[in-house]
Amino acid sequence: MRLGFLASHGGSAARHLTAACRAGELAAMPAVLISNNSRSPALAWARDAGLSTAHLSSAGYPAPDDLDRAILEALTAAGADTLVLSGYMRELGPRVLGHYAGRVVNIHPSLLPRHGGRGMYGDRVHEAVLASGDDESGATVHLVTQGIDEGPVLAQARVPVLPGDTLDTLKARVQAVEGDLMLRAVRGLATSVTAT
Ligand SMILES: Nc1nc2c(c(=O)[nH]1)N[C@@H](CN(C=O)c1ccc(C(=O)N[C@@H](CCC(=O)O)C(=O)O)cc1)CN2
Ligand SMILES: NCC(=O)N[C@@H]1O[C@H](COP(=O)([O-])[O-])[C@@H](O)[C@H]1O
Repeated sequence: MRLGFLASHGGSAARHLTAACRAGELAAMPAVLISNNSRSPALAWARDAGLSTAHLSSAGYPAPDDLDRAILEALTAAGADTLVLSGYMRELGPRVLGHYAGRVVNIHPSLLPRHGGRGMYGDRVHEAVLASGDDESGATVHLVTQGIDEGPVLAQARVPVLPGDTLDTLKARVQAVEGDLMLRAVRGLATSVTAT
């Protein structure tokens, strides 16, 4: 299994999976990281980690179909067969989704279907959870389809929302479970590859 990562900021899931690959805990090879943000810490980390990288965004490709095609070319050129959205804040297009159908996973910092969809990303999600009065939150790994956060859920991890929680305390508690949740979900994909 060759992993392609898409990240807009830190790329924490990409880092966790790459460490697992290099520790022999995941039978996969991290191949490429693509970011829409030229200053993303994820790009700098991926370069230092020896992954091939690409900065591909609407700035360079204003037409969504051109950006979709450019992302697909970069992924296939790197030989990626499985995609991991690691805090990627843009909508993935039909060319990439068509080529990698059933092979694209995303992590979202809530218990989908609650607090998902367009406009729901990063801190906004935790703020919505706190405003809702929910007594639990968590993270969800799902297969990616065209509709934002609508794809089938592969795995979820639950955490309590505690009295007095702030954005930062809740975010830290959710992010603490994200890495291993993504690892568990990608391992499941790995076995489905070898089984076929
Ligand atoms: N085709 C799909 N693309 C993406 C999905 C998906 O399910 N299908 N998931 C998202 C990840 N995500 C939630 O997990 C998410 C990312 C971004 C947004 C959003 O509203 N973005 C804003 C732009 C924000 C920015 O540029 O900083 C927007 O599109 O207006 C919602 C949910 C990744 N792609
Ligand atoms: N809707 C997608 C979304 O909100 N993803 C969330 O953004 C953060 C990215 O952190 P990172 O940039 O440090 O990896 C992560 O918590 C991830 O769950």
